[in-house]
Amino acid sequence: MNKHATVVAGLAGAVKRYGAVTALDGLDLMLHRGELVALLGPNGAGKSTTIALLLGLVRADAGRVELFGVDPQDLAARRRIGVMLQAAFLPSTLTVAELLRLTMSYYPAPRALEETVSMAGVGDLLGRRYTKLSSGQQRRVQFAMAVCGRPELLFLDEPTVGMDVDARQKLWTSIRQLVAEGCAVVLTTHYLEEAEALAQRVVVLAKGRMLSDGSVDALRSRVSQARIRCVTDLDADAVAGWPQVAMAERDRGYLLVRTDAAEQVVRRLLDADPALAELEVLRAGLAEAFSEITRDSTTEQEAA
Ligand SMILES: Nc1ncnc2c1ncn2[C@@H]1O[C@H](COP(=O)(O)OP(=O)(O)OP(=O)(O)O)[C@@H](O)[C@H]1O
Repeated sequence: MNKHATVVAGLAGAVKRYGAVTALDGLDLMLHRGELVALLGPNGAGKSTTIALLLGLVRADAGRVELFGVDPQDLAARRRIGVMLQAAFLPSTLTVAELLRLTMSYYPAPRALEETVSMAGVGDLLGRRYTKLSSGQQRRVQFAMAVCGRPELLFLDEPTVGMDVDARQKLWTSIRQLVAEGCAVVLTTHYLEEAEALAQRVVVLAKGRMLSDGSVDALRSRVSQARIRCVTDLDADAVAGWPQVAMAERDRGYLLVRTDAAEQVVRRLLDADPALAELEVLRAGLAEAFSEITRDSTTEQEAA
């Protein structure tokens, strides 16, 4: 599995069952240096199980799981990773600086404290007790703890939940910097714009299986429809009857049109109404692509 020099971790044919529930159903996934993989999928898709297997927290019932070419429970391999999970239970008496020093002592070649502090934006929090911080501030400290050991592989599980817009942007910048330095990152998020902003690769899981694996653009291109919005007096029902128009409806002052032939429809709209204004054509975003492919999978599985 680790023959490829850039592979840092992976699963091959990984199966994990909890009683009658198959949480992972033969998953193949390789993680590479300098690549951020966003792991997406509806609730219960198997994202946390995938991470738990890679962290050695649970064992696969079948298939292989490797971290730096060895068993994920290997201590030396674990010292090469950083982890930011959804819930962190930390000693309540420690200050942020104490927590960071303690975490750094676990790693063979930690980052300088100042560097970690600046990456996570926690300079003003060092003397505060972790438990007294707001949830967004706690997330920043958890990020600092995850990156202080100079990890080669970083797991970020919903990292920006509870953060304000500024804190989120700053964290994104630090994550991009880590990836540029060669760190591999696994990101799970329900904010699709976060995946869109950061990911080189998007893996979509549903019911323990991989539905799609590729770039954000590749995923987006699976949804061919564009959305057109404009101000016009044209009758929505009439437009809905035009060739290649999938849907046309009124939304307050706007006419909304969905089509897979945007250029053709825009031309006809402009011809039909010279007074047409505020024209906007939007490509499908990750959110549309995501809901379309996960909806397809549900329908297929229900039909089977
Ligand atoms: N410890 C456990 N015991 C029993 N079932 C479990 C356990 N952990 C996970 N499962 C089940 O395995 C399936 C996959 O769960 P998992 O937590 O991996 O999904 P997820 O994609 O992380 O979901 P979410 O977006 O809700 O966090 C679910 O059906 C879940 O109920």
